[in-house]
Amino acid sequence: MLTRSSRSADPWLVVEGVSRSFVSAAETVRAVRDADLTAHQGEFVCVFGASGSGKSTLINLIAGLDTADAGRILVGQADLGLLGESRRARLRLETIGVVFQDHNLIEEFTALENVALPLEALGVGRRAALRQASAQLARVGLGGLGDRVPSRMSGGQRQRVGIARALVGERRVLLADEPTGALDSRSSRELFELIRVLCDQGSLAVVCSHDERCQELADTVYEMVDGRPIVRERVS
Ligand SMILES: Nc1ncnc2c1ncn2[C@@H]1O[C@H](COP(=O)(O)OP(=O)(O)OP(=O)(O)O)[C@@H](O)[C@H]1O
Repeated sequence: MLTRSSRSADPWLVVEGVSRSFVSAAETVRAVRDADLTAHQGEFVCVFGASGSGKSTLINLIAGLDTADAGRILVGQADLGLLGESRRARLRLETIGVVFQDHNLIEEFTALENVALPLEALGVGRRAALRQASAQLARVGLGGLGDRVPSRMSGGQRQRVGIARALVGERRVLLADEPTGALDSRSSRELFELIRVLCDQGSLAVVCSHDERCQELADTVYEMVDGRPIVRERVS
């Protein structure tokens, strides 16, 4: 387990001078402008900011779901700007997991099958994938619920399945865009506490949220202001 003081010196995530504009006939929206952000293994980063300030765009860029117009994004050894779409998709299976407000689980699959999916997509055999998925579900506190389909779980439990699916395998980076937007305050608090524990165990999380609990538990808090993340708080 990593302690906050024993983190490696080299950042695992580097966002450097990144910009992304959306151009239409009517207007150009500079959603992210000259953004800098770094985070280390084991770090919990919370990003808050006004609606439209660019939080989701930034998360999509770090996830490789969108590409920057300028600047660099490094995740581990990978420079996202140098990767094509299929290699970025592979990076999401191997290194980066993403969770959105809507859990995006497959309703016909059990929790266990949902969590095993990324491993099977990587070519891991079904039995081994289910075994790893089971361990991951236990890690997020859902050890006994692997056989349930999402419709028979609470909102908080579904988001935990989403987090288990995002981190299964060797993935170290968790990106979450308003993961508690559909949850009550108690489930929200428990979800942020889970993310804190996962970071203490070595994951790196970047979480966009307005929830104060996210800011309280994070190591570093950024406010997104007109497309730029500004550091508001950092635990040394
Ligand atoms: N695909 C797109 N095409 C055009 N404009 C976009 C697109 N995606 C985002 N934008 C614009 O970019 C700006 C930033 O949007 P973004 O969704 O990143 O903000 P946000 O901080 O996540 O907002 P919210 O908290 O409301 O989700 C907004 O003005 C938005 O309208």
